[in-house]
Amino acid sequence: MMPGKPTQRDRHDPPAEYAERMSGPVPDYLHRVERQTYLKTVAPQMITGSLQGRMLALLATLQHPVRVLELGTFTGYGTLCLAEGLATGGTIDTVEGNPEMAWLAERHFADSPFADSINLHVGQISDWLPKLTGPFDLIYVDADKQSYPYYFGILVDRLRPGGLLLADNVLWDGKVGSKGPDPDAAALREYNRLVLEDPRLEVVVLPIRDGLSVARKSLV
Ligand SMILES: C[S@@+](CC[C@H](N)C(=O)[O-])C[C@H]1O[C@@H](n2cnc3c(N)ncnc32)[C@H](O)[C@@H]1O
Repeated sequence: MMPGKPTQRDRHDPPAEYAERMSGPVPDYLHRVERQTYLKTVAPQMITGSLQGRMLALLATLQHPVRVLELGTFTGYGTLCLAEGLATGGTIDTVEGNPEMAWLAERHFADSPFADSINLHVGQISDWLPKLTGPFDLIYVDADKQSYPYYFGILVDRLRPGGLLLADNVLWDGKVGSKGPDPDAAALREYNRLVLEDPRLEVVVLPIRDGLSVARKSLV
């Protein structure tokens, strides 16, 4: 996402704001992550944020994963939401290409109860993916949008049967529905098609924030 790009979350949206206020509780350390992200980064709107964060935490709690993979850590908000649902001894591998964001995320993890459960890998996702072979119980994709179809081809095989594949921004400000020239929208449209047409997956696209795709891999 380009810095400064207005998102669903930046707009005045009373139902979404009400839904956010009525969802919780949000742990104190996440309020601190959000505040630090708005104080210290140039594109704070990239943060997962509280409504979607509560959704991630709830999905993770229901899934109770032992191994989680996140692509795109940013300042660690989503990572910490997913960590709430980890099974005892479970771990999260998360990949961030911007060292300054990784530095912030490390501090946010240290300020949470989950520092020992999170492995932060700094570098390009394409360099780390060969080393993160899984299998994973839950995967959250929240990185460069044009690579989503490529990530899908790799990640679906690394998801264990019954595992969840989550992807953020799949509505791309409503642009996925029209066949315009936006290359990010085109890639996200292709990602949504791949997920829907894969016989191993069942999927629902939730229209919260910029669109959250929730897909489950079948058990057989
Ligand atoms: C939308 S933000 C992630 C938000 C985060 N998941 C959260 O919960 O707040 C996307 C992040 O992915 C990182 N990123 C994008 N493409 C990447 C790539 N190819 N390799 C590594 N990191 C990447 C960016 O630096 C950015 O911090």
